Amino acid sequence: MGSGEWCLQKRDSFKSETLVGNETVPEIGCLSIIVLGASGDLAKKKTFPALFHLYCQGFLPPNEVHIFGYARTKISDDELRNRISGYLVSERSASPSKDVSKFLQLIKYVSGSYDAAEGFQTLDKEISKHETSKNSLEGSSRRLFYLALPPSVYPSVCRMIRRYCMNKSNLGGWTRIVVEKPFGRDLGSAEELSSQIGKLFDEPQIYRIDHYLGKELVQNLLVLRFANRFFLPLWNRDNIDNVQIVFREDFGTEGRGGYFDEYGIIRDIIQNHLLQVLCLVAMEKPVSLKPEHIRDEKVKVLQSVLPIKDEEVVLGQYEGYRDDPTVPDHSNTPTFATVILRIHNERWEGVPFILKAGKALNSRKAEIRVQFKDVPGDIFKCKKQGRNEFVIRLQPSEAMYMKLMVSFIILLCRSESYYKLQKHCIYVPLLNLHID
Ligand SMILES: NC(=O)C1=CN([C@@H]2O[C@H](COP(=O)(O)OP(=O)(O)OC[C@H]3O[C@@H](n4cnc5c(N)ncnc54)[C@H](OP(=O)(O)O)[C@@H]3O)[C@@H](O)[C@H]2O)C=CC1
Ligand SMILES: O=C1O[C@H](COP(=O)(O)O)[C@@H](O)[C@H](O)[C@H]1O
Repeated sequence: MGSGEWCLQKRDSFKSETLVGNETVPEIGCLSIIVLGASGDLAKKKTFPALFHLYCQGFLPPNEVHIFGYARTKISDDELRNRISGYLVSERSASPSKDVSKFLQLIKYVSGSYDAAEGFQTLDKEISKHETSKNSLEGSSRRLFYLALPPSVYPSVCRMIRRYCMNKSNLGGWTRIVVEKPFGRDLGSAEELSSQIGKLFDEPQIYRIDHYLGKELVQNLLVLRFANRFFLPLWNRDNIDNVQIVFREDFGTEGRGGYFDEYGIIRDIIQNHLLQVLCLVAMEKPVSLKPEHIRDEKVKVLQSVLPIKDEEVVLGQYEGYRDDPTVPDHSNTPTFATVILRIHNERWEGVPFILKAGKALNSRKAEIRVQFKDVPGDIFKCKKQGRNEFVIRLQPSEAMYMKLMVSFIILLCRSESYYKLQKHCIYVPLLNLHID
C-alpha cells in the first residue's frame, strides 16, 4: 500500500468470542449500546458521531445493533435525533443524508434519573424488547453502557445498571461499562470510585477511557520515538531545553457548567489528556507493546514528577464564564491553567515540561512543542538565531514539523528572487525554516 492511502478494513460486526467459564463461546446475540448522559455535550459532539462512523463503515449492522440514549432531560426520540443530527458528518459516503436518517432510526431515547429504579427499569424493558425483536437468545445478548456523564454520578449509575439492566445470564453475552475521565476529583475520590465500581463489575467489564489516546499523532508517539534512530540520541536533557504541551480551545463552556464548574480545566484537561501525552513523550522504551508494559513505564514517569511549586502555576478564568446560566454566579473555577512539571530522573532532570490548557482563547489547537538547546559555539554571530524545535500538532490538521536554521541563499536558490537577491546581497541572514 502506498503512503497516504487509506486502509479501511470492513468487518461484518463487532462479534468475536467471549469467555464462559474456561471455554470460549462465539458471540451470537444482538448488541445494545446505551449512551447515558445522551442530552449532553460529549454525547452530541463525540459519542454519537463516533457511533455514526462505525455504522457507516459497517461495524454496526442495523439487524443486530440498537442504540439507546438515557438522561434526565425530558425529550422525545425525535428531539434527541434533531439535537445530534447536525454533528453526524460522513465525508466518504455516497448518500450522506440517507446514511444519517437510517442511523438515527437506530436510536431510542429513555428519560429517567441517575439514582432511582424507575428509569433504569424502563430502560431494561426497552433493551429487552429490542433483544426479543431480534430473536436474541436470553443471556446471549451484549449490553454496552457508555457513561457520558460527570464522575459524581458514576457510582449511582453503576449500581442501577448492576441492579436492573444486566444481561440476564451467561450464554456468551455480556455487560460492559465505559467510564469517562476525569476519574474522580482527587486521589481519595478516584480510589473510592475504583472500589465502588470494582464491587459491582469485574475488571474485564470496565473500560476507562481517555479519547486523547485515540488521536492519530498521540498513537504515533511511541513509533516516532522508538522506531526512528533520528530521535534516540536527541531525546534527553543534554539536547532538549523544554517541552510544551498545549491545549487551547476557542469556545467556552456553552451550557456545560453542570459538569465543568465542578471540575475546572486542570481536572478536565491537564490531569488526564495532557498527562497522558506527557507520559508518552517522557517515558522510557517499554519492554514490549503489551498494555501492561506501556502502563508500567508511564507510571514510572508519574512517580518521578516532583511536587509542583506554587510560583510555577498560573490560573485564570475567562471573562464571561459566569454569564453561562449553567455556571454559578460566584464561581472561582479556573478555565485556564499553566503548570510546570519537573521530572526527577536521569533523562529529564532540569527540563521543564510546561503544560498549558485554556478554554475560550483566540484559537483551537493542541500540540507538543519540543524546544532544543542553543548550538554551542555559535560562529554565525546572529542574534536572531531561533531555536530548533520539533512540533507535533495533534489538531487541527495533524502535522509534524521542524524548525531548522538554514541560510537565506539556500532557501531561495531555485527561485527567481535568488538571482535578484544576489546583486544586492552582501550579508546573508540566517532564516528560521519551517517545514510543514
Ligand atoms: N464534552 C466533551 O467534548 C468531552 C467530555 N468528556 C467527559 O464526558 C463527561 C460528560 O461531559 P459533557 O457531556 O461535556 O458534560 P455535560 O455538562 O454536557 O453533561 C452531560 C449530561 O450529564 C447530565 N449532567 C450534567 N451535570 C450533571 C450533574 N451535576 N449531575 C447529574 N447529571 C448531570 C446532563 O444530562 P441530564 O440533565 O439530561 O441528565 C448532561 O446533559 C465528563 O466526565 C467529561 O470529562 C470527555 C471527552 C470529551
Ligand atoms: O475531554 C474533553 O475534551 C474536549 C476537547 O476534546 P478535543 O478532542 O475536541 O480536543 C473538551 O472540550 C472538554 O472540555 C473535555 O471534557
